[in-house]
Amino acid sequence: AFRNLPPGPKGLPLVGNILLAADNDWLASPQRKDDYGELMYLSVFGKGILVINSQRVAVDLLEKRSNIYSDRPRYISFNEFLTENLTFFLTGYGDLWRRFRRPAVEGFSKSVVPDFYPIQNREAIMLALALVKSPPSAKRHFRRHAWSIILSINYRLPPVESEDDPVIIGIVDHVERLSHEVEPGARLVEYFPWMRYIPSRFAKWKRDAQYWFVQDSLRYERLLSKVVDDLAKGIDQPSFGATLLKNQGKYRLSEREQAWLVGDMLTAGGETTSNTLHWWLLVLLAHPEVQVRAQAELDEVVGYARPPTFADLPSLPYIRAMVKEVLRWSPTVPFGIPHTSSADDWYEGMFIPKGTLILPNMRVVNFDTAVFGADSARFNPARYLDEKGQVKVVMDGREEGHASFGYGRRVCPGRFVAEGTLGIDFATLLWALRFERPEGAKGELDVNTPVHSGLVAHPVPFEFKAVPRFAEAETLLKAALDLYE
Ligand code: HEM
Repeated sequence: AFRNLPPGPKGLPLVGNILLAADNDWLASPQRKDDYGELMYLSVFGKGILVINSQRVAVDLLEKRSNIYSDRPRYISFNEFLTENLTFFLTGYGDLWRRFRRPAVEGFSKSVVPDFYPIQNREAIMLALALVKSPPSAKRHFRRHAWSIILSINYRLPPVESEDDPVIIGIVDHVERLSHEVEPGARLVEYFPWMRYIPSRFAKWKRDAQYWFVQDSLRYERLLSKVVDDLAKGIDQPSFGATLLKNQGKYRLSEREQAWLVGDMLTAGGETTSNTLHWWLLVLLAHPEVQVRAQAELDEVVGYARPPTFADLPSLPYIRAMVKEVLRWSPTVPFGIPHTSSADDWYEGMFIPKGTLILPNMRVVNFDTAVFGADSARFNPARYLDEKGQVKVVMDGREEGHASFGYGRRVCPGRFVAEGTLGIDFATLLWALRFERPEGAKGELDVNTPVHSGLVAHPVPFEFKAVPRFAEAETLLKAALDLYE
């Protein structure tokens, strides 16, 4: 039969980027949907890439046909040697993924995440105190904060004091190794698969990958052994590690698989969260009216006698709407984590070959004017509120109201914990502090230039100032922090 591929550009501006090798900003422009429609097909180095430009098609393929759209791209050096398939978010669709997925979903479900509120609440207060003291490096504060939260959630470790903590450095190195390994052109073996059989003493890439697999396994095994020791001593505080260890019979994971799964939830949950916070601060500075409205809500609901807690969030609809709006608006994970099709498929007369890399174009879907209106590119939390000021469902059948957590069987299992962190952070930071641009800051704030690195995109660095909103704010934060010591 005639194979009618979806439309797409012929020559492409090629830039070496993780997994896709095409210019990210060009791909993420709303113009692409006007040019090519809801499905856009590119061929890069002989590899087919389908970019999905609408919620309708993303749901049709990645959710309604999830049996053949839930795989991930496979790499020889990455999957076989560097990680032995143990990186949950990049592992193929099969038995191991299923054994990882169930505990991840259950361990971070809506009903379990309240166990982690005390950790998130304490960390929100620590973040507010840190931002008053040394504002210039927001990124460092956000990163320390996000890693510290997920380390406590996974292992019940005490808060890490600095972004330069050796545990964080080890994890960040690991994340960088992962993204480097899957960069197009990084490993010749991807183009000449027979090279996988070269003995490692003749192949440095293989030797290195095997070496790091052992090191990374040891790191995550060591971290989890702390929870093993705690449980042996009768210390049983809720953590993802403890959930796994206490349900070994149910989850059927080997010790090494357990250690990697907890490590994977760590690597998936750190930079995504801290980067979203960084975009939030930037867009907040660009929209002073949003800050004023959030603070009016906080003053009315929480008052000035104590910082907010999770118990306040149900009465803070504007803050909760802001969580949705930041996730919708921010370009943190602009193409999600790629899916791969595991069988030939036809969709509305178009052919999608087996093995096609599938990228949901998050910014295009999240800025769809048919769903979000003509002002879809504007940061405006109020779009998620109804006439009574309550949070409303904006996107059909999708409670979170945006595409940023991905789709189908691969949808982000960390989404409830991520929403909790963002909610309590926004409430606590805006209760205590007013964020401003410093006097004499030059030029316009640049909210439109994501700096891509691996699967995530960062804002260009910017300056800000955090000013306590009232005299007792700091004292009250410190007093509240003592409750968690
Ligand atoms: C703002 C924060 C976050 C954003 C924007 C985000 C976004 C995403 C996206 C787009 C995907 C891909 C879904 C797909 O393939 O369709 C994903 C997957 C995943 N996320 Fe998140 N995430 C966030 C926070 C977290 C946190 C805090 C954790 C861990 C606690 C986490 C763990 C994971 C894991 C393990 C996967 C892979 C699931 C699989 O392959 O089956 N994420 N996330």
